[in-house]
Amino acid sequence: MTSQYTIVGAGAIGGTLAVHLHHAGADVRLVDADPEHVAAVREHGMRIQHPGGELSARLPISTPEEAPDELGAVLLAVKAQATDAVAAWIAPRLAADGWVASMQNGLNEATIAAHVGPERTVAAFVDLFADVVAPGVVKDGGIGAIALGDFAGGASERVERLAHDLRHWGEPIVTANVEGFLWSKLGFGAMLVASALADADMGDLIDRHRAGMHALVREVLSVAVAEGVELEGFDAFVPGEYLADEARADAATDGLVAWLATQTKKRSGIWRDIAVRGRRTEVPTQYGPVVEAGARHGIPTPLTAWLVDAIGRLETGAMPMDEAHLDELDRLAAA
Ligand SMILES: NC(=O)C1=CN([C@@H]2O[C@H](COP(=O)(O)OP(=O)(O)OC[C@H]3O[C@@H](n4cnc5c(N)ncnc54)[C@H](OP(=O)(O)O)[C@@H]3O)[C@@H](O)[C@H]2O)C=CC1
Ligand SMILES: CC(C)(CO)C(=O)C(=O)O
Repeated sequence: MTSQYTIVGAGAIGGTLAVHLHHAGADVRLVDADPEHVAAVREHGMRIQHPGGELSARLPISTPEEAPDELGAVLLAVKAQATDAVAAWIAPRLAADGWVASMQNGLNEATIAAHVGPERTVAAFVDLFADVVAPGVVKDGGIGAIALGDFAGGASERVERLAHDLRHWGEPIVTANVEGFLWSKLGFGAMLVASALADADMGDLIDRHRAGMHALVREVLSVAVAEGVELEGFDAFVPGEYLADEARADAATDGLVAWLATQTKKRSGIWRDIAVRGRRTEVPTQYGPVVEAGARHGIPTPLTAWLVDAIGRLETGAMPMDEAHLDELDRLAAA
């Protein structure tokens, strides 16, 4: 039987997954809110630019207003701050045997489950490196890991099937501990968010501002451990090393920076939202809950709270991007 997926949010991640699922033989439909992007995909198909060439797929796409009344398997790939509203939109359209997978950064699964039920929620971790560079065109800026599992625990047949359907992309990890990957990505992601404070390569900034970067990772991962999460390593990120001593964190960062240098995507999605798209970011939605969980466990997260605030000031134009903000982060970490 042919698998059928509706991808809601057909941008960098949704577009990339859509093209690979299509090339593995799945029936893929897209829903996206950006009318220019929708028009371009209708005209030229969804295109992915690789260093080695282009991969494309002609796929049916609609705006949310034109979307089908009933949805089956949904892959959700909108920015985290849109999750609540989009999950509320999906819920009444979701078939009885339908389900929703969060192909996002952050802890979106509980928000989705509140609308569609935990048993219809699939958890996923994605470490792809992609950007929408023009309407209908995604640049694939490098490869990382994907992990999949059920939000309610374990890995059901639908999860195994999704992993199989992603074989044109690569080999996803199927696990009962997606949460461990998502929290580790929040730790790694805190450095990526901090790199958006300046207009320079993510890897170079992480390398030059290790004191502040390591302290941020430690805050986030300490909260994860207090939450009872078993952290998972992925790609070149080894979470446990940041909770050990500074020498081990340094060695871990050497490896991470070397790996980031192999990726052609040099700026984070957060940088892109601010510098290119001029829009609000998902940082408060992703890191607000980390600060709240830290407060519940008595774990101070002053640098994470500072970072959320600093990104907010960049978003409103109250301050410009400048590497001096990362010098300040280093000073705060040392204080
Ligand atoms: N890009 C990357 O390399 C990575 C991204 N991620 C995560 O994946 C998630 C998606 O990010 P990314 O793909 O980069 O984001 P993009 O902005 O590229 O794509 C999201 C798309 O969703 C659309 N959208 C917004 N609201 C709706 C709606 N109500 N219904 C349908 N579509 C909607 C957006 O339209 P509009 O622009 O008009 O709002 C946009 O086209 C994020 O959580 C991100 O952190 C994770 C790993 C890597
Ligand atoms: C850097 C990257 C691509 C890592 O997955 C990311 O999560 C982002 O763009 O913010």
